[in-house]
Amino acid sequence: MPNTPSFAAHVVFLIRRVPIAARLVAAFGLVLLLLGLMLAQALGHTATMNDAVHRITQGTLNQVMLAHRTQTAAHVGVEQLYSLFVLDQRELRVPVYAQIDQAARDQQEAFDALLAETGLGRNEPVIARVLQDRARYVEAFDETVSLVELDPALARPVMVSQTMPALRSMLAALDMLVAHSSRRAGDDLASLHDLHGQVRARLWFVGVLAVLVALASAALITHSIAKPLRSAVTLAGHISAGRIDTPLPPAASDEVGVLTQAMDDMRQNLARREARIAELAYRDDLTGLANRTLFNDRLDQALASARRQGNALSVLVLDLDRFKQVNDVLGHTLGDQVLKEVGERLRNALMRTTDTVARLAGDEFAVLLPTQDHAAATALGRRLLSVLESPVPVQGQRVDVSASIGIACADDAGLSAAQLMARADIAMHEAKQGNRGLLVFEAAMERHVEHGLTLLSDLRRAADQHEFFLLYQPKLRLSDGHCDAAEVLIRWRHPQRGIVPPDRFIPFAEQTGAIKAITLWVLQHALNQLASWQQLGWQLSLNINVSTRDLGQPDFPALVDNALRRAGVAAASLCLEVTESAIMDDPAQALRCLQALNEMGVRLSIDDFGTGYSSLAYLKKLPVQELKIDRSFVSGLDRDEADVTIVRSTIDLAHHMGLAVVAEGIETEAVSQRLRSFGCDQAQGYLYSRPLPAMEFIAWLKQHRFPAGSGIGAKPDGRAGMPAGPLIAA
Ligand SMILES: Nc1nc2c(ncn2[C@@H]2O[C@@H]3COP(=O)(O)O[C@H]4[C@@H](O)[C@H](n5cnc6c(=O)[nH]c(N)nc65)O[C@@H]4COP(=O)(O)O[C@H]3[C@H]2O)c(=O)[nH]1
Repeated sequence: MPNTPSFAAHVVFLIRRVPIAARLVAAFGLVLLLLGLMLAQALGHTATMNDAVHRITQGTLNQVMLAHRTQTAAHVGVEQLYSLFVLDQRELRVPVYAQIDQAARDQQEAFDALLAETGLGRNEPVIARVLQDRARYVEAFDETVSLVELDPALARPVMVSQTMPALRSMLAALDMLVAHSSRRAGDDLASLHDLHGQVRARLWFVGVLAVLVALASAALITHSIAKPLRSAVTLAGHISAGRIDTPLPPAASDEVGVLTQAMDDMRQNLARREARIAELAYRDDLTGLANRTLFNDRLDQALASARRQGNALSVLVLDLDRFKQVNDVLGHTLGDQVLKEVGERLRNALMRTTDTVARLAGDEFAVLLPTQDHAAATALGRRLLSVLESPVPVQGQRVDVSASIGIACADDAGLSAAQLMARADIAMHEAKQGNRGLLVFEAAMERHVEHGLTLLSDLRRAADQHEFFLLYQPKLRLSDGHCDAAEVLIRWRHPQRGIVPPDRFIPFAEQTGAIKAITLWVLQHALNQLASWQQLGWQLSLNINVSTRDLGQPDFPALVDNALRRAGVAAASLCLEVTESAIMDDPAQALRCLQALNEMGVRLSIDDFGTGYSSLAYLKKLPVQELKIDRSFVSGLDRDEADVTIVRSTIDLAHHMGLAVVAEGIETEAVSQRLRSFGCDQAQGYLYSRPLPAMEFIAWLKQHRFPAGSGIGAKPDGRAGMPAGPLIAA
């Protein structure tokens, strides 16, 4: 059955096309019109009834009075006529004739008025009878009057036999006329009563009609207003509850319709704004890719669906290599263009529309493959690496970009989105550190990181808890064994793990950025220690290790300067050891930093030389004064000719460049001898001393002879501070 709208619904639909104000005016107008009509009818009818009743009663009364006057005049005339019989002298009768004439005129006048009052024609039987009887009476009366003058004896019988019967007949006819008129008045009143009934029925009809119209109007108007109002309230409820995507059915053109339409416009505006906000909230402004929020959202959904359907799911985390340098060299604007181009290439490299590529932050991107395993993810990862192989053209320059990718697959059903991302992140960092390009997560990587995470939180509180302490390893002049310097080496007294060597936490601190705080702590404590030694007359200098992260801080020279000032130590008493790799990580920034430190007067040393990829030719450009040959070359000097060659040529070249050479890790006298024979300037190693706590270091110093003129010959208190004998045979 087709759903045809009912008549009422049709009426309501039509009514709703009319404005509410017009509807109300029309309804009230109609009801008022009906009530007015009713009132006018009632008033008109009352007036008509009044007139009619008044006319009928007045007419009837007049007729009775006029009939009575006619009759009275007739009686008066008859009485005068009788008086003529008793007056025998003519002179006495003359005035009576005048009175008889007067009575006759009165009678005629009243009679004419009576006839006029009845309104009946002369042919009406009752009128004809009255006229006829009166004519007979007038004739008999006149004849009697005439006979009285001629012969009273003849007049009497006429009087008795004609005049008096005619009088009675006329009086009776007049009574009949009055009775007739009374009946007519009764009839008129009866018809008036009928009319009144009809009018009353009409008034009832109009009254009931008015009430019905009022009720119908009220019902229709209420319905036509209440229903759309309810829709408007529902719509407002939807809007306030945030359900703004349901379109409104067509609204009427009345005021509520206009209100509802305005609310629907508001809903649409809100929906548009919400979509825009979602766009802003879920899109990365720079690349137009999904941002971290949207990526996480999709990852949550994909994980839930993967759990339900048991399918595979993979995420790739991609981080550009050395992007910081691109930014530093080209500036942020061009750096942004590179990121845009990278985003575009990644987007184009995706094969499926269900895959999502996002920029998580800076130069970090991620790809979600909601239905693919690690084999597909690895294939995609390789494709991503290959699309980044061709240089990115930026304003006439060609920028080489490369990336490291970590892949994690949700093969473990209980894995959360955060855990999955952390796995991909770990794999990416492993790939980056090992320069591997792309790695799929393995459990072994996580164990390493878990250890690292607890270590990180422990590291953060280590300085506050006074868990760090410093050791000092003497640096000796190889030619005469003189010691006027030491390397500062940190140790961590962990409450559970015991003494943690720096190899176990410094690389991690460098990765996490915690190294900056550690370096500052070392600088402050070591320089304070140095200051107190110098105040005691020990003219020493200290070597302190700094890392890549330290050099990456533009304000690092200022921090060093601040530490020197606070401790009251001359910059020349400080030598900062920087590894090759720390310099090569960001050569431009490292150079800026080293130059600033050099200008301050701080000495600089290249640590672990030989383990990195830098050449002496490159190091020549750096403002360094010292080069430390890594112990891996030094320790083999007594047995490995290759090491001998390397160390010897390094010493020669370094000297050629004006650098002092320090050999570290000397454990045997043979090695010491060889180094001395190669002309190495300084030495450091267990052969002379292990790294020592401050007190023991001073004690060690006191036990060893200082050559004359070193400034340490006499302690400020005047006591001799010389060690028992020379450490190194000259
Ligand atoms: N086998 C052997 N080893 C010897 C010998 N002589 C010295 N060593 C060790 O060699 C390392 C020399 O320090 P490094 O090369 O700068 O290498 C340092 C340095 O890179 C880093 N480090 C230590 N303290 C700090 C610090 O305060 N800040 C920073 N950034 N790094 C530090 O940790 C590394 C390891 O430090 P340590 O464990 O103290 O290890 C020290 C020292 O104890 C020897 O004859 N034989």
